[in-house]
Amino acid sequence: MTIETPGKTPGTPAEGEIRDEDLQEGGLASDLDDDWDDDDEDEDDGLDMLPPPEAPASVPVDEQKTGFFAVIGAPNAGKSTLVNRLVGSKVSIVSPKVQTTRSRIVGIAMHGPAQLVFIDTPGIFRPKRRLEKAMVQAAWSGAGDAGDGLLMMIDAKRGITDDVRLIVDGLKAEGRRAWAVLNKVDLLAREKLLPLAAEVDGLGIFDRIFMISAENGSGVDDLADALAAIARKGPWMYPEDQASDVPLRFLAAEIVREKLFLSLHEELPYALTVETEAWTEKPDGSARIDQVVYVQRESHRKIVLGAGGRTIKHVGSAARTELQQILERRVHLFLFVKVRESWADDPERYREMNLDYPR
Ligand SMILES: Nc1nc2c(ncn2[C@@H]2O[C@H](COP(=O)(O)OP(=O)(O)OP(=O)(O)O)[C@@H](O)[C@H]2O)c(=O)[nH]1
Repeated sequence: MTIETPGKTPGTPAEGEIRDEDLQEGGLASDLDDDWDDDDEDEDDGLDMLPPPEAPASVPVDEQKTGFFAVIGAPNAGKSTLVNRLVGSKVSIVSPKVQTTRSRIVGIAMHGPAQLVFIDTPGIFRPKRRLEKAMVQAAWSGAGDAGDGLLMMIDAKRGITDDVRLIVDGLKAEGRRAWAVLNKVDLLAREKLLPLAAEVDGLGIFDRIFMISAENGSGVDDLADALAAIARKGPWMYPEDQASDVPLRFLAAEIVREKLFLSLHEELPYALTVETEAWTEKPDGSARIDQVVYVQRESHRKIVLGAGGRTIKHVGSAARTELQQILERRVHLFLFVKVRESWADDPERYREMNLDYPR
């Protein structure tokens, strides 16, 4: 077992439907162009994938390497933060709340001649509700697909929690080994790191232990170097112009969900889902994105809208700004909030979330 320390000190319109712009004065609808109904619109787009932050250097096929790794861990360990940092752009949403990631998401990082493919997974815990079961199932299935290695992230501040033990027991039962990635070392006094690493080593399934801060990047390059070193010789598995396996229309819904997670409290973020219903390419190069936020109760809908539509307006505006940065063009975002009491028991919603429906 090797312990790797970071180089640096870790230092309505009607019937229950409301469009957010209807709640705004001169809101999003007003920045639509006059040619809104132009026939040239492409009405079924958003299926493209996110491009990488920069074009990878071209590498002859016989020098290319590929590694397929899954990132697993308890909720909130920092898995998505790490995958985003490795990829160099946001492929997976992040929030301070647990269980933000709901399905497995592939992030593709280029590291010299190596294409490192990461499967970001939902946090693993003891699920109770159907959606939770689907998420945990997706996480274990992602772990099963890690052809070249498994990274288990552990929040160094929290240490070895019940969820960490649950995952370790699950891996042991399958006879699997992993690399441990102790994250958030920026939050921990240096003298506590080595005892924690020894404790993690004592769990008996880790070949290497890394200490990183996914947030500030410390130790992440060393981890990427180590992964690139064990990547297999062979042609890259994804096109060079792709940073993720999720279509942009899915990413767009995720970004709205992230803003809802950041704006809403307690249980409400867990009681909603967001879907992109339509994606229209405008002749002027902008995109119109229509999304539905499904909530379970009328009282939830009121909270999501906020007084005078303030909450949904804030969410829409933050999401639109980020989408414009990602897409590098103007975005018109239309959010509808609908009550669907039983969306969490509807197989169609699971398909949209890219999750298998647990029976
Ligand atoms: N201080 C600090 N915070 C971090 C670090 N990495 C992640 N975080 C924060 O931890 C929280 C959870 O991060 P995520 O990346 O969403 O964690 P996750 O493991 O994907 O969470 P789930 O979706 O619950 O599975 C966010 O508020 C991050 O900003 C880190 O290295 N240091």
